[in-house]
Amino acid sequence: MTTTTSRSLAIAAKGLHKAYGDKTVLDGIDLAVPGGTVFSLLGPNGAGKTTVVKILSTLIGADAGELRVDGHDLAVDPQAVRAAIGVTGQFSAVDGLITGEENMLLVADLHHLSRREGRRTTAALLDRFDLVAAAKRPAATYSGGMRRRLDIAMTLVGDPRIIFLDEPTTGLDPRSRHTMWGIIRELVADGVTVFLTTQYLEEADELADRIAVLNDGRIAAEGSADELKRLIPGGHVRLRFADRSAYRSAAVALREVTADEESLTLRLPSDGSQRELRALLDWLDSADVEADQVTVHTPDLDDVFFALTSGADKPAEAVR
Ligand SMILES: Nc1ncnc2c1ncn2[C@@H]1O[C@H](COP(=O)(O)OP(=O)(O)OP(=O)(O)O)[C@@H](O)[C@H]1O
Repeated sequence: MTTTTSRSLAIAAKGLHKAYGDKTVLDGIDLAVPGGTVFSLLGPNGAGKTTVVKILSTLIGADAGELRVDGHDLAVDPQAVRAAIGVTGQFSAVDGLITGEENMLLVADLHHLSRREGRRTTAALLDRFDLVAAAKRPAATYSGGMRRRLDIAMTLVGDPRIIFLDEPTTGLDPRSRHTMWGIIRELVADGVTVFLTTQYLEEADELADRIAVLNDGRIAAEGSADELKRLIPGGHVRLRFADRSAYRSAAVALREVTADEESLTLRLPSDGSQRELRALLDWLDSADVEADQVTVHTPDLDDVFFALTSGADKPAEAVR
């Protein structure tokens, strides 16, 4: 039963375990990624995201676990897995000394495409990734965004059905990041399965059908972005005062607030509903207390991330 299910998934892991020496990095994790979806693995630095990608893409072995990619058992048929996947890692496969086009042709050779087919695929992908004008220039002259696009174009030469993208937008400016998101969406629209690791929660929120948060060697939570947001307590209203005495009277009178004397700010748990806001504003009016600024904050993936990965670099206000 389990086997049938895991065979029909693009990626399935059960009890994945990996240690480096006596340091356990992955302590029995389970993953299930249906075909044609984007799955995002989130986690603080050093959580083991790259290790998961390396294991699932057959670059390193696991210590234990039942692992299937594209229906193939990694322990039995890693070659079949390699034929089905593409990997774009944090360390670019692009050779800076040769041109973008030559990089592509080299990969086409590695995939044993005929000369004609290699040229055709290269031309099509360079066009698709807006690299035609730069095709004859050494890749070392490319910007970070162009290099990343070339990297993905090279990954697509073998027409993989499953792609691992390890932090594909780290270091890119917002425009290049949005271009990359567009590329990922197009891939998924074509039926490709994308396994994405990222440190940008906004990226997972934008792209991923399902998100897993890796922490301390385990999956701390998994679900759609909305499901994860529902896991943590509701939002809050923040009141900022220009005046210290107004701040103090409000801090004394309002119960269940988090107070920050330095920035003259109070934070109250709130669902952000009109009813709650009206009650709060009415109270401020009746007490003749004037807040300089009122902001409503609904939970976002950042809150989820900080709540689940305690011990990571969390801002002071993230979790109480
Ligand atoms: N070859 C190795 N030998 C020993 N320890 C390793 C090795 N590779 C990774 N590690 C350790 O395993 C842990 C997980 O590393 P990994 O690169 O998978 O994390 P990550 O979640 O991808 O981090 P980042 O977001 O910083 O890229 C880290 O503590 C790392 O130092």
